Amino acid sequence: MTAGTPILTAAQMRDAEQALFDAGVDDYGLMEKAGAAAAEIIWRAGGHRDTLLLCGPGNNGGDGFVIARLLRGRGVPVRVAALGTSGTVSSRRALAAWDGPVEDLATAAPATQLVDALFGTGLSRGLDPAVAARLCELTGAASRSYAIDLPSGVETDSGALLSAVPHFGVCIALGALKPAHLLYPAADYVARLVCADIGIPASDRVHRLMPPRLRAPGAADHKYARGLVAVVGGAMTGASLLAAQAAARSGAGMVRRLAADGLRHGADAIVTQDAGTVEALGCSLDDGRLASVLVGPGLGRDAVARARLDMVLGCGHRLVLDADALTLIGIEEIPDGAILTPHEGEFVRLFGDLPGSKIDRARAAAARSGAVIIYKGADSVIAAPDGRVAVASGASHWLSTAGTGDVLAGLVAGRLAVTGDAFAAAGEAVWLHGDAARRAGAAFIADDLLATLPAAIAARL
Ligand SMILES: NC(=O)C1=CN([C@@H]2O[C@H](COP(=O)(O)OP(=O)(O)OC[C@H]3O[C@@H](n4cnc5c(N)ncnc54)[C@H](OP(=O)(O)O)[C@@H]3O)[C@@H](O)[C@H]2O)[C@@H](O)CC1
Ligand SMILES: Nc1ncnc2c1ncn2[C@@H]1O[C@H](COP(=O)(O)OP(=O)(O)O)[C@@H](O)[C@H]1O
Ligand SMILES: [K+]
Repeated sequence: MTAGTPILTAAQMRDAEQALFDAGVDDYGLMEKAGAAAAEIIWRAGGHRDTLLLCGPGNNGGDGFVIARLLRGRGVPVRVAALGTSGTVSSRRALAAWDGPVEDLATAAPATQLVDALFGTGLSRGLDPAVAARLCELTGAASRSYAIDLPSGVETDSGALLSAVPHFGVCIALGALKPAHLLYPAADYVARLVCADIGIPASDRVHRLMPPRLRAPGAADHKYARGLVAVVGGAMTGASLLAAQAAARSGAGMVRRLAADGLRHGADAIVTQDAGTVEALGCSLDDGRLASVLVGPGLGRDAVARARLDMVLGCGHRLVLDADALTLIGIEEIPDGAILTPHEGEFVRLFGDLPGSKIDRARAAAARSGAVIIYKGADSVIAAPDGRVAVASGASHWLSTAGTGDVLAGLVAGRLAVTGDAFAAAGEAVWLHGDAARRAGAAFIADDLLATLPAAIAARL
């Protein structure tokens, strides 16, 4: 998987900055660089519009004073309103270099553009309610709004809201993304996210999910070379049908539905094998050409379902476990190299109430189970047992409809059959699923994603 923009926690960001200072980078120079990058973005988008900067007591406020000075130097009518007293060496220097007046936040009048430089990664608690109300009021009154590094009031590492937060047009992340840029609820408060490069080295293994690069079939390819997928059916036909059809449109060469219902419907290209008994299922799985097996969608949760799951767990193929399989299975039973696709409820049932952010929880679950975890939701976190994490955010909220998880599971199994690399396959599937949803527009049903998947794949070749 191509690594996307790095995501650093507040502590990792401080360590990365400290490493730069230890290497001789000037503390205030870094703030000037951050402020200049942000000022450039605001200037390019907004030109000479009158602008109000809100500056807090720490280095986020220091960035604000730099931005104010640089915009004013370009002829922008800028006003500054401060909260508290600048308390860091760099922020005091930035304030000293600002040669305009400083207004009181409580009484400052609104402007066409609002820049929030109150708090960034140093926020330790919610804003005072009166301050949060002022921030919301001034941001709401502006036609353009920018959050510097983070919207003031969001917790950097978890994406929780610590106080009332207004909706911002743009958030300018400094040096790296932070978890709150992609995790909900905080991610909902920013319409557009820009990451300004200020020379922070990308040292960690947590990244934003990038668009994948996919390979088109070549002259030497045939259906088995491109990957044979088995989708295990169960009590509910629709779920395994959706999954099988998604797998068939994932780029894999061939899909078999190992049906418990004996029904042969769905796309004609999908081979339905009658695997109603556990023995018949075993025979179907006894095929060395199978590159991946999906079990869970529509499986059921009774003794028959458990017996079918046991047969799959013993088959030795690369597995994707979804839905009912995640409810039936225990952590110790999860085979190494599997991919699990839990939503919130399934995750908590299987792994318990783990501490930390969604990223921390996904990472711990992957390490504990030896599997790649796709922890689904409006933000989907993909974690590998070796610590790699990719975070996808911003997918269409219309995906919150029945059956879209089955489509994702089929896609995951398909991409696993194509690539053989669980972490890459998971990322590819989540990306394609999100793009297919974007192309499907509004009020779609899960079946509609099947029609938009080929275009989503074509866009990544
Ligand atoms: N390091 C660097 O050189 C660079 C850093 N950069 C920038 O610095 C930002 C991080 O700066 P920072 O660490 O100074 O934290 P920041 O977010 O400004 O706030 C901390 C201050 O607020 C206070 N405080 C906290 N919560 C509060 C509340 N609810 N209500 C009231 N007060 C509250 C807290 O005091 P406390 O009471 O917690 O002791 C402290 O005084 C980062 O996001 C980026 O923008 C870039 O310029 C690149 C170079
Ligand atoms: N509000 C949302 N915004 C974006 N994506 C969502 C949202 N809610 C769910 N999704 C995505 O839709 C899919 C739903 O999967 P799941 O909960 O298993 O549904 P089902 O079991 O009905 O198929 C997942 O890929 C999830 O990430
Ligand atoms: K801010």
